[in-house]
Amino acid sequence: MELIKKYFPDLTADQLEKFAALQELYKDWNLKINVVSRKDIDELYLRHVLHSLGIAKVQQFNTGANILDVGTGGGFPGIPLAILFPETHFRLVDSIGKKIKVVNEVTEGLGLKNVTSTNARVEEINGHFDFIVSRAVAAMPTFVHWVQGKIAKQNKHTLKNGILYLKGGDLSDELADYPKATIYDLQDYFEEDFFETKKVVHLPLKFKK
Ligand SMILES: C[S@@+](CC[C@H](N)C(=O)[O-])C[C@H]1O[C@@H](n2cnc3c(N)ncnc32)[C@H](O)[C@@H]1O
Repeated sequence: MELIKKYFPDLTADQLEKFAALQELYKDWNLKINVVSRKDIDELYLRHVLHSLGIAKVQQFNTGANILDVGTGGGFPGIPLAILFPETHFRLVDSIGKKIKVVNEVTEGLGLKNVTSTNARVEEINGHFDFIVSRAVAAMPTFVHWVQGKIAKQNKHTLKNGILYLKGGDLSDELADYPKATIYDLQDYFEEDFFETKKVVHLPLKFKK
């Protein structure tokens, strides 16, 4: 929790309360439905919460923006981002029903009003979103194929609509077909060297109907 305060010093009392509540909620739910690996649950703030918030160091989400979190699992990166941006709407999608159950329980436990969830494959989701966020779901070409028709036209809420994907490893092959991709390194924002998945890939996509 101290890590969150260190890198996000302007949180309100309500946001601090919600971030603090995550520990117990995930500890309890993870015993029933495994959404975070056992070794990671003790490092929830480092490996999951702060990691998810790395996206916010690259891109701020404005009031009224609409974000889709694809393959959210137990709610990452969507839930930490939803606490940080309470005026932005987040739709969290996963193809596994019991993971969405955890998302719903945590969201309800926190009293988060800006999150909805859907148990479906992302290919079945209709609608357009200002940004699509994700972590550890699929290789970029597959991912782009799934979501490219779901990016909203640029509007007053957003200037750089597209995908924001937390990724690790050597990305050169995966991103060879995407010359407009920008790769941000989380180590430029956080001094701890703790992430296996160190990069945020921003891929601007044109509105497609
Ligand atoms: C490795 S987990 C990552 C979960 C979460 N994003 C995280 O970083 O903790 C990948 C998740 O993507 C989901 N998934 C894979 N393909 C999907 C698809 N086409 N549509 C929706 N969810 C999908 C899986 O069910 C799984 O929960």
